[in-house]
Amino acid sequence: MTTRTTIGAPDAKCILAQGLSVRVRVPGSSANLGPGFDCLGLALSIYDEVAVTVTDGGITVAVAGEAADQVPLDERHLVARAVVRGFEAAGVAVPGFHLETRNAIPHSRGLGSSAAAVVGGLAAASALVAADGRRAALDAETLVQLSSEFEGHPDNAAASVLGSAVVTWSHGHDAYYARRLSVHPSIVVTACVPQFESSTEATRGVLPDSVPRKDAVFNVSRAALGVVALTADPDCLFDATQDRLHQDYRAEALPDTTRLVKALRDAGCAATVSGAGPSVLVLGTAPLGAPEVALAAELGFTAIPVDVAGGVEVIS
Ligand SMILES: Nc1ncnc2c1ncn2[C@@H]1O[C@H](COP(=O)(O)OP(=O)(O)OP(=O)(O)O)[C@@H](O)[C@H]1O
Ligand SMILES: N[C@@H](CCO)C(=O)O
Repeated sequence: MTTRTTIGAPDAKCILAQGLSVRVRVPGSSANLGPGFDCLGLALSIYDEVAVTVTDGGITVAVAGEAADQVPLDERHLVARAVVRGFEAAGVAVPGFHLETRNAIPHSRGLGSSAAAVVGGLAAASALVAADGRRAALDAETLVQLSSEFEGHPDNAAASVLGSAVVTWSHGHDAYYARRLSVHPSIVVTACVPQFESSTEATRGVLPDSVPRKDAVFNVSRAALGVVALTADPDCLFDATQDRLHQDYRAEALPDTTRLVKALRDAGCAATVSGAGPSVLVLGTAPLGAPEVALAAELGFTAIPVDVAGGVEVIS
């Protein structure tokens, strides 16, 4: 007798039915916002879509859009791994599933593509559980926790889950928390995106284990001010986006990004490295001016106006 294997929670009593299908939309994000290394994030209106259908066996994957030819089309695919983790966490299993992703978030540009991929997979698994109705879907706290475990830091992941701006923190190395902020309606966001890539793992590797106390104090003040600037007083955005904790250490690995941040800040714009780079995020109360857009273009960056996005959502 052959034993049929399932995918998801071991020995699950709840097996989702073949044909059950969902589609979710998940935003990219910018982390750090200058001083808030690993603890501030902002969801951006650049979206990936993830569709999952329960099948009679195996994991199949189809990808369209960004980096479609650079990701594995099997169970190693990051979104597929997150779907499986979501089933495990919800205590369900499936005979198999087909995953389709439509990607608009560029990979390895500091716009939270990996976090969005993981949040999309977890949220799709959760939506299938909700559609089945026999087990509880994953709540937002659980989505933040599980997606941050994949990432190793919660700032991008929480922004993709909750939307808007987020403050995140952790206890030890493996318990992650987040709260959503209401972003001041006058804030305008521009992402300056280059063609070249940079790996987050690589640019985390260049950071020192300790920093001078005066730099720590500097960053604590700026990150706290960041919450004020984002929610209540956007006039403080320029000071609130200063950083001494990570950007200077990453400058050598990100020369053009560093040049653009400096040039924009010299022009009075609240520019920061987006996440671990190489994109640049600009926060303000007016769209980026033509001279600054031209400045970005000269260095090989495309300035894209973006909105502050809501969190991951089920669209069908
Ligand atoms: N939609 C996706 N599908 C499959 N794999 C993905 C997807 N998005 C990202 N990845 C994986 O994550 C890697 C990029 O992750 P990385 O953390 O270096 O950059 P990022 O998430 O785009 O930027 P940052 O974390 O600085 O905002 C890709 O090379 C790919 O392996
Ligand atoms: N806080 C993370 C974000 C990566 O997107 C870092 O700067 O490494």
